[in-house]
Amino acid sequence: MATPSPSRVLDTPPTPEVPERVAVLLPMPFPGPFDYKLPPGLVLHAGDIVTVPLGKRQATGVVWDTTPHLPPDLATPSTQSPIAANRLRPVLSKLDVAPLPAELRRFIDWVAAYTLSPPGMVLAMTLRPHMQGQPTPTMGWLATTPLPAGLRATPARQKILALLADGVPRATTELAQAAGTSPGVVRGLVDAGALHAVRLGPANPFGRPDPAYCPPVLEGAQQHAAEALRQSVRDNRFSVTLLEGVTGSGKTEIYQEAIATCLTEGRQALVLLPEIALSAQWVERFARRFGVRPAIWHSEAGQKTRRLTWAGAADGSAPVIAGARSALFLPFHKLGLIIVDEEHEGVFKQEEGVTYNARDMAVVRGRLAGFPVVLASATPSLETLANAHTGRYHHLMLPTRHGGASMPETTVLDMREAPPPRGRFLSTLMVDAINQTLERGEQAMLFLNRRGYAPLTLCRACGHRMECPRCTAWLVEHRARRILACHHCDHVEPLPESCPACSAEQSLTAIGPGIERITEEAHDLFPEARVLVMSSDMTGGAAATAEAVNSISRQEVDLIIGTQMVAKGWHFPHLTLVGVVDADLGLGGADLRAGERTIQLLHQVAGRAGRASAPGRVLLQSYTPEHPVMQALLSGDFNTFMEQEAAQREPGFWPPYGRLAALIVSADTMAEADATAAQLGHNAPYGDGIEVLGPAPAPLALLRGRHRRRLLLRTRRSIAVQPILRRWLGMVTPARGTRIDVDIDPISFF
Ligand SMILES: Nc1ncnc2c1ncn2[C@@H]1O[C@H](COP(=O)(O)OP(=O)(O)OP(=O)(O)O)[C@@H](O)[C@H]1O
Ligand SMILES: [Zn+2]
Repeated sequence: MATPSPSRVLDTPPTPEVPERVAVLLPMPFPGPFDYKLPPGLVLHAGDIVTVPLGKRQATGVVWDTTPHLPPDLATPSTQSPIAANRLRPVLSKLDVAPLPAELRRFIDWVAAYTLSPPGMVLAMTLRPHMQGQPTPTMGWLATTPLPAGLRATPARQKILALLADGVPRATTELAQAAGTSPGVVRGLVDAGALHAVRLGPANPFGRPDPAYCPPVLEGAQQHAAEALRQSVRDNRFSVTLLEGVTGSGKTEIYQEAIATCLTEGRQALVLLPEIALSAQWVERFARRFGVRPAIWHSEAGQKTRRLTWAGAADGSAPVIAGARSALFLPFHKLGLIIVDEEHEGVFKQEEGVTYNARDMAVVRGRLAGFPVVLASATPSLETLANAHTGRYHHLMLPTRHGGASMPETTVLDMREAPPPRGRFLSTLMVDAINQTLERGEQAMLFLNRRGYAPLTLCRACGHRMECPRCTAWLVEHRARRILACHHCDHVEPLPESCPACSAEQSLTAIGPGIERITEEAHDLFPEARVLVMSSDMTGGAAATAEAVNSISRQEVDLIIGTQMVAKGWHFPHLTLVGVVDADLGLGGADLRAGERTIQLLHQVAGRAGRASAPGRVLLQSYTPEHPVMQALLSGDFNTFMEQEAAQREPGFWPPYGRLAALIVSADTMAEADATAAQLGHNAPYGDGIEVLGPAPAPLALLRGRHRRRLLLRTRRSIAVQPILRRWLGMVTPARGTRIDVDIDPISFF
């Protein structure tokens, strides 16, 4: 628990002038830190974690820097007048944990200013895992020898002293629990001078990865790339390297070499993975290379694991952490490298709360702290490619697959010419190819990025569509569960017997396929095949996924059917055929990145085929075979496609050639949403290189019962959007219950 601790356990140098007042940032949505009084006897430094009074409560916060180090565009002049010294309330105590390093505090300030979020909400991403449950004490007690003369030796006290006879220091709660006494007994012994405090050694649940455990033998281009990355780690300064390589070229293998060097140099490494819950294969590969598994950070991990990993990051006992985007806010003791694997992935963008892109913020963290960042992908984002072309990022290429494996041969099946039989979704050519593959004893995969049985349920009598009452969205049938579900909110209803609009019986029809329906068709067509379905709504979470992946590797499965989950970096040596059920899905809509995202996803899925000795095939079912995306997937010429995309975006200053920020107004009624949106419209900023699009109804004009309007601010690259937005938002007062959410660099336009 919180106890004031003596200053000798501090390991940061004292700040020059010890102020009477200290700024404390609380993990809450306030505009900035609050001032507190420094009580006598307490020595505090920036970064210390403390408890303070807040109203009638107590809160945990961090002693903050009075002047954030921000570039002028991001700095906000403070409008708060300082609270009078005689009204300051004192800091209550300092916690026995390592302080947050300066580098991390600066990063938190930067992310807050860039995303226009309250700094406390960014701090919360760092602090929250630490504050859940009991804090892990880093201070413990040993018995004093000799014991003070005249010590009153009650039976409870004797039990505690007996426990400590082995010379192993223990924390208060642990001692009290083991002795079956109250913590008060321990404190009594401390007050009597029978126990003295010592710093607890890092309890190390994480093995030490061995850089020399099992290094790979690298081939030509791999060798060059690995050496370039090793050098950037040895240089130990800020740099960004794009590691681009076709699927199966050994990108993972190469960046592991950078991690090895980072470990040799005595620094920690962080790997951001798009789907950490599904990373079983990645972890095993790491273990084969380094002898132990890395620490893992993701939301599915239990509270205890999260607390241990947090502590392992903070004291350095976790040398490598692999995690989801939020791992970026861990308080690393000595971070020396960040790898962002599959850097093009949209999941690195957090869309709720603090809307940040972990890939971009990884680069910021590297820049602020001065270490290299590696972005790996087979299909880099246009943003990253543009940075590579201007020379801001180094660019390493792995042009071929490892070990002589060839890239899969791709065919586009024109569904207009050879449509599937009525009521089916797989064309005859696809069915034949799957049969041939299974006959050879190889595995096939069908990909459709849509969960459930059917995306639309329609009444044949009156044309009524089953829609979500709270969202602008159709309800998706999940046949096995006999329900209709909204994929945007948690609305679920039973599948009705008759049409709710016209009461016609037996008139509701499922339109279009989801993977459940494709699975039904597959069971019909390939009755002998052992089918495995993989999707994010699979029950059992990460453990079930790991088991599914193992069963594929052991060849206990013939046909895999899945959503985008199957597209991720899996390596299945026996998989030789990948069939994409609907390659056009995702190209509709007005999304700026629809083409880019579709090609990235399909290239990724296609990359699962033929990764070992047997050659792979990819079949894409499409109604628009002439579309540039299909053509690029056919030719494998990803570069030309991206150049065309760039040429389309550049003249209009669309990202990455300009900057975008979205404002989303949401309210309980349409009138309220419109009123605030109109106010924003009237006060819209203008000027050379500044443009505002909207207000307009958002594509999801209704989401979870909230009415939504959007405005988009677009500026030239040389113009920062933050000062413009701050001024603009300052001119508008939304009605109670109306919210304006800011999304800097939006990547989805829902
Ligand atoms: N030099 C090497 N020696 C031994 N095996 C290698 C080597 N390079 C790559 N491999 C193997 O080839 C396979 C593909 O490599 P890897 O997964 O690193 O490629 P990748 O580029 O990360 O693929 P993807 O983009 O599809 O995830 C893996 O099984 C890997 O272990
Ligand atoms: Zn809904």
